[in-house]
Amino acid sequence: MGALDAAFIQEAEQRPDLKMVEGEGIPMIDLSDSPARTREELAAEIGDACKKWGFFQVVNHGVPLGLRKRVEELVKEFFDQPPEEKEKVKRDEVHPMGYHDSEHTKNVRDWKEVFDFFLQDPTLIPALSHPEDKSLRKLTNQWPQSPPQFRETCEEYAREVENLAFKLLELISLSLGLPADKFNGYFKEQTSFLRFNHYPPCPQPELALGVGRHKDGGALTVLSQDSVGGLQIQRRSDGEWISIRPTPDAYVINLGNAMQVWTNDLYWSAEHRVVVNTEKERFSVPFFFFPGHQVSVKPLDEITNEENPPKYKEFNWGVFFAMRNRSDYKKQEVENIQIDHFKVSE
Ligand SMILES: O=C(O)CCC(=O)C(=O)O
Ligand SMILES: [Fe+2]
Repeated sequence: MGALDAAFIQEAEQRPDLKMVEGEGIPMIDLSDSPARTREELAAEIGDACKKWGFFQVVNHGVPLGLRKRVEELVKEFFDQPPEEKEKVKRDEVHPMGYHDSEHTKNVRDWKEVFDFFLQDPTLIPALSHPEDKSLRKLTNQWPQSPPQFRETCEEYAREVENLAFKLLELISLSLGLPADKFNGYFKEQTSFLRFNHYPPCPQPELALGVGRHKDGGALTVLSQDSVGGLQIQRRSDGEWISIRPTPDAYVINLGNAMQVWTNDLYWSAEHRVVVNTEKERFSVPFFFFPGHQVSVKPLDEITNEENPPKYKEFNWGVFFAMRNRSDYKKQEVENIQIDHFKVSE
């Protein structure tokens, strides 16, 4: 990536405030088993964070640190390769997973390059080749030959992060007063994927963003970030942008659109963005925990009632996923699909 091309320039009101001060931090939650605290008490702590912020960090999460470090090294090695090497696994209309450097969020180009892979290979999603099309597409991963051990290490890491995601899902379910496994069935044919983000130094960070403001789509995201910093979230209480300070070995957890809909807005999917800088490259590794294509997403019957009627209409996860992903490819004239499109009018 060279000097700042016009495609990267954000509208004036979206540009980041690079001198932003650190606000009150998001909660830090210790997941270790402790005799001083019941599972329900831990769940309640998580529930409070989900309501107030939709974001928190976790420590003592069970993901082996050595494995995480090996992945970080391999990711750097992968992106350090010449473009020709990375482009051997470039994503296209047939293979939406793999390497790409031209993602758009809200139609402005992000200052980053990425590598994606599905947790389940193949993963099924609606084909949507025409409006009545009910057929499914089988999507497969693409793996580079180099660096060596890339695929094996990434797959091993993905399984560990998936375990953490299920642990959190169960705690969230308990926090809602529901059985721990209430949500588990939705992930039988999950469309989850892991992403490696590389944000190179940017000549004009005041004009661009590493990732433009957005909400993640699924149930929750488990994010590993390095020590550079740049992730900012919008505070639910007043809409202020807050920087998330990197904490060594912790994971940043945030809720996605599906969880906000299931809980009928009780829990929050916060908007967030990534600010870049002129000096340091940054790496991050989000795991997007997404339901199966067949899952129908709507406010849970256990949560809604006459006083709290459903705020969203039911929608099919696979169609939502396929439509959002399709619009990543090129600058589109229409706005990307959002959960707000399913809001029940008041
Ligand atoms: O790099 C980060 O810290 C966050 C990236 C992100 O929000 C995303 O990939 O959805
Ligand atoms: Fe995100």
